[in-house]
Amino acid sequence: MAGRNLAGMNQTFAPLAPTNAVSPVIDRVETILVDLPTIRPHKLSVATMNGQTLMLVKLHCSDGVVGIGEGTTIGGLAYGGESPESMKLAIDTYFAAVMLGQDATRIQALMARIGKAVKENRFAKSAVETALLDAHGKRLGLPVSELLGGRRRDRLAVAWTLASGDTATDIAEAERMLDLRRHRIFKLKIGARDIRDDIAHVAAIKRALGDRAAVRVDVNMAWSETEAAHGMAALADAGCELVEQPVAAAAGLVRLVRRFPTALMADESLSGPESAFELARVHGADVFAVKIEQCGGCFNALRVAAIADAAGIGLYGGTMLEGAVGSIASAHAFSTFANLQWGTELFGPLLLTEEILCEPLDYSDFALTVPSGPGLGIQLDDDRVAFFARDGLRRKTRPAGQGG
Ligand SMILES: O=C(O)C[C@H]1C=CC(=O)O1
Ligand SMILES: [Mn+2]
Repeated sequence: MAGRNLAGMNQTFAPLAPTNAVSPVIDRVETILVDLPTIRPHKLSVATMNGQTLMLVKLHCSDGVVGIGEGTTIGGLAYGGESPESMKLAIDTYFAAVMLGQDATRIQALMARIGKAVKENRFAKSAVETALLDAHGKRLGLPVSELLGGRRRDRLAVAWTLASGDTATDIAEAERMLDLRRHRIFKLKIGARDIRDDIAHVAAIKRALGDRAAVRVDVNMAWSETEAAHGMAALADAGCELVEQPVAAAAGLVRLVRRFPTALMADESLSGPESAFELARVHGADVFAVKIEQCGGCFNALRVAAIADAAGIGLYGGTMLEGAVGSIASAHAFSTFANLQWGTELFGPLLLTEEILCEPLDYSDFALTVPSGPGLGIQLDDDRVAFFARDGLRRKTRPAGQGG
């Protein structure tokens, strides 16, 4: 070994070669918008979705490894400040400029470098960080969960969202999911209609499903605090076990929490470790819905989970209705959580009509299997991605007169 003094005295060591002299670097950053239809209209208080756009990132590294990541939003700009198009623009223009030529193995250092050049843009950061993790996992032969500290579970309970907008349709859909043994936790999207209609809708679904399934609701901030106080009492009577983000303001959550025998979950109020810390400090929630995109990536999601654990707040693995790439990145992160008391809702790929993986994900026995191969452990079907890409073959082969 260079410079080693075998007598053990006056030891001097040659300086280590700088890592970037030997480490693979980022050669190319590629982004693709992929438009996929949903299996039915998905109705939230903020938007009705008939399709989902996946913003896929491919990081091409100098060692030949390609990492993939994904960003999605809900209803374009209806849910937050980023859209798939804005993510693509930010990555192509601003992220790429500070990533090209950088050491692809120093993920946290590179994310910090990006953080200096790019403020906000948490969803885009999550997509890029996912791609770095996927690449490095492939390089090392390790699943992303192991790069995040090590998985504690291989299977994650997965809730399904009933959001057709019609009670009978939702009940039939829930029955089908129970028969398939795919889901037995149902989240109902409410808040778009009159509160009495919403309560009747939830009560009818819980009555139909009884003890065979858990029923929860997501109001997506649509209620005033007075409506929420009335609504949460009525929902508790109806057998609903959890209410997600009934009002927008964190101060409102603080005044509502623990007043009713139904758990209160924060979603939109959480945008990473700082907001999680503040919400924990003011006792604003019983449960945190952790989403890797809202947090700005998997590492921040882990930090949010640690804050929840320290504060005695329960954890739930949330979704931004990602496709397979984002859902599996989330699954790797959630598999490492010390606590995951409320399961997950990583059903996004099942809401889409099209498969874009070579091997479909394993949803069975009410759970999703966290892949065990290197990186994310999934492989994109590049031909199908190219076909469904915004400027791809599907558009080019569509007969004249069929827009959209
Ligand atoms: O939680 C949200 O607000 C977003 C998302 C999760 C499930 C679903 O249907 O929408
Ligand atoms: Mn929500």
